[in-house]
Amino acid sequence: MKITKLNDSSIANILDQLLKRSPSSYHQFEKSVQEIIDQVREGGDSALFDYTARFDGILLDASSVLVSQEEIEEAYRKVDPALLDVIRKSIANIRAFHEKQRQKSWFDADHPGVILGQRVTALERVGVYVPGGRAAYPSSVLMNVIPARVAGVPDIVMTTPPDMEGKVYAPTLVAAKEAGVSRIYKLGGAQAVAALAFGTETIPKVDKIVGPGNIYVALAKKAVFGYVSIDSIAGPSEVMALVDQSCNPRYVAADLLSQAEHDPMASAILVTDDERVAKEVIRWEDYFTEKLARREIIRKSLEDYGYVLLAENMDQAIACVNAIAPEHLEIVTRDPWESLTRIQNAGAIFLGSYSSEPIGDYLAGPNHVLPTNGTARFFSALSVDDFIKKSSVISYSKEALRGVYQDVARFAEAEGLTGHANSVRVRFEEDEENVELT
Ligand SMILES: NC(=O)c1ccc[n+]([C@@H]2O[C@H](COP(=O)([O-])OP(=O)(O)OC[C@H]3O[C@@H](n4cnc5c(N)ncnc54)[C@H](O)[C@@H]3O)[C@@H](O)[C@H]2O)c1
Ligand SMILES: N[C@H](CO)Cc1c[nH]c[nH+]1
Ligand SMILES: [Zn+2]
Repeated sequence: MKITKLNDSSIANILDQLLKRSPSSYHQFEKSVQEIIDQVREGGDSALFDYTARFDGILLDASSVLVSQEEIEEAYRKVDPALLDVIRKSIANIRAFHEKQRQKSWFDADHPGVILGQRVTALERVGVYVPGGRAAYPSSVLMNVIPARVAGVPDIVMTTPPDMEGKVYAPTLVAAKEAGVSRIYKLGGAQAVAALAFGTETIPKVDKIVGPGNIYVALAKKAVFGYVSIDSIAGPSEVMALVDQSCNPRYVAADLLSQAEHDPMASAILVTDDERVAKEVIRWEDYFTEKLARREIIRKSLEDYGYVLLAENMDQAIACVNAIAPEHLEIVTRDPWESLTRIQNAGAIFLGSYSSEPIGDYLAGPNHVLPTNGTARFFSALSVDDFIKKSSVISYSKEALRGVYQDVARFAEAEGLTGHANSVRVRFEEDEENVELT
């Protein structure tokens, strides 16, 4: 790693480089993904099981596609009881945090004869996609399922690709069961997304599909958006550390590597106004990398998407954070709460030396499904809001409508919509056939 001096052109170069990782840049896969979706939409189970045989090497049918009670019990036997305890602690924290996001319906009667309101209802059925193998993070199962449960979604189905023996990673099954998933199907890739979006003889159609996956999954979610809702398209993980002289470079380096290990395209960026800190962070990054299991992934991630940026001052460093809008931001400055007031764009913000990023990934309670690729400028963390919808409620009495119907009619006529005008007039004015409708 080398130190890059911060200026407008270095920020522009970094933004360009980071954007190369967006799933939207992978047009070459769009055609094959669309073909899978069309086939599953038309052919139902038969196409779905054909694709599963082709891409996952497993022959399934309408009964074996569903994870059985025996498989769940086997998973509980395999999972270390200490891990089960942690999963339960994590669930309690995630639930408590998301309970605070719950929205209530409201009704107001501010004007005589008029009641206006907003009714909040949960989606009826949600599909959670969980990537296969070691990419299946049981923690992400919790982060996707618990907000849906808190919102009141009655039916949460999950799909995840089977391994070569037709099994699902035991901690994933246990996390799903503990979080309250209704059914788990052994399906992956674009075919799983298509089945959730359109339904098949066996797989129920859902209202929304959430959860990360590879490029086929991401593009399939994009393609079915509109038929169903989706969460955001997750890109590779990102962390940025905004630090000054007061930080401990050893901690900061460890935190940066914690996200670099996710993916060769993950990004880990340091920005500081202190050259000594920059050099020390690089030294500790090199030291830790060699000790970590995923050092190959880390090296690649740091080589392509890792930066150590030296700013002229903290104002410039903060402007850089806001331009990059990272998924995770750690602030380790003399007064992190003051620095926080100047941050406009970041998915999740970790303050001070002891709020290391993985506490947010696993245990603190806030959601770790966060906007990536600069989308923190306009997107938020996954939340209870993703699993509800709001219906407006309007109730007018006869007298209340009488007071305003001519205004409505005038507005409608200005738009050339005489049917709209007639709809309010008919209640108060007699028409040619002299029919009184009230
Ligand atoms: N952002 C996050 O929070 C997060 C978390 C976990 C994993 N991930 C991402 O999830 C991904 C996991 O990838 P994965 O592949 O291990 O699991 P996956 O479940 O996303 O994809 C596996 C499926 O891809 C399909 N597939 C494979 N090759 C194909 C081909 N040639 N044509 C069509 N379909 C094909 C298969 O159907 C298979 O079931 C990684 O990209 C990882 O970065 C992201
Ligand atoms: N940091 C990831 C989201 O960017 C989430 C995760 C899951 N497990 C560990 N980390
Ligand atoms: Zn992580």
